[in-house]
Amino acid sequence: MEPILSVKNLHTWFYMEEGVVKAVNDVSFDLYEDEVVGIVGETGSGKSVTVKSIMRLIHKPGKIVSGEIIYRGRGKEEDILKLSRDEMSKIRGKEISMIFQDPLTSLNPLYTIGDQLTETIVRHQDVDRKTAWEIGIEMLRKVQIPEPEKRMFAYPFEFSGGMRQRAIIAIALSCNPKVLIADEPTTALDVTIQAQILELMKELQKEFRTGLLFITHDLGVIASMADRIIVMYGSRQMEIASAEDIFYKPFHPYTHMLLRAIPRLDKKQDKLEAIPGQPPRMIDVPNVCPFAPRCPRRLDKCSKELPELTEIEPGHFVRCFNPVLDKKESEAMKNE
Ligand SMILES: Nc1ncnc2c1ncn2[C@@H]1O[C@H](COP(=O)(O)OP(=O)(O)OP(=O)(O)O)[C@@H](O)[C@H]1O
Repeated sequence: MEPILSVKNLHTWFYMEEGVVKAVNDVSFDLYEDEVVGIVGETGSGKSVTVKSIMRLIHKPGKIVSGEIIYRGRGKEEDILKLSRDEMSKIRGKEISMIFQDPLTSLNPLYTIGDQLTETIVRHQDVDRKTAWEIGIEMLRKVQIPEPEKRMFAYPFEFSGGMRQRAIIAIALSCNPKVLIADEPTTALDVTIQAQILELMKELQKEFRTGLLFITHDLGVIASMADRIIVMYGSRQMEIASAEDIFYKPFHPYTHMLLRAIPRLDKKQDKLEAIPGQPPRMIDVPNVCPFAPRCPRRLDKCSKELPELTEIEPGHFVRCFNPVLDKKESEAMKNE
């Protein structure tokens, strides 16, 4: 089976007065129908710019410098980057939907939830407003909003944060998109609500058989959701593997560090381990390993050359000159 979405050698840069911010460099990955892919990394690693590029939401001074984004959901291969604005607006929200971190910015405060749901449905589906309203009620029911018939008349401010995020999910899924992109969808919510929303997203993703691209800075959040995980650092992909391999057989020293930053129940921790050092400034970055300045396993050449993303085991890629391949060493690093 072919992937529903293939990102190939994507480069997205911002042309600032101070220099060029190379936010995304040479990013490539596939997303299959019904698959959940997590993109994980610290702030500034290029996660949001990657998915905004897929949605063609990069504006000046930003530019998609090169690459291809192949979408196969409409019975043919289309390069999203080559589509006209008109064609793109048929894909955005219908074929590929996106949920942002802050539900307030994605909802219009002046319109009821019902109006916003029906607006999306009418825009993309061949139905009248009455039918769209009925579909809207069904969608609110699916995201487990109680008394959906009544809630259609509510304004966003009348909903709690968790309810707003449920409404956003309802809007995003109302046209049955083949790809759903979620950028830190639960970060603004408290922990219990976060867990409920994640559970809901997981159920709906299975029911709708949507390919889900899920962005987070917290590996723990996608532990139970992702089939595959992409670890990003300093605009580049550092490791790509099945979620199982990322958690149990991580090769990249940076992935090890991210894992140590997840709270653990089996280990007494006074405080969570912070990753030492600062994320790199992305202006005029040289072509060397971006993680080298913070890496405990750094070799001389790491600050001189950029390692290739290499497939070390089938489906398990790593960009590192000194990966943690030895099992004992790996265990020791985990328990440090
Ligand atoms: N509109 C913009 N103008 C200039 N630089 C930008 C712009 N948007 C993003 N960048 C830069 O691109 C780089 C990658 O940003 P991006 O938002 O993709 O990071 P991220 O991994 O999603 O982090 P976060 O979790 O904070 O959203 C950063 O260095 C950021 O400063």
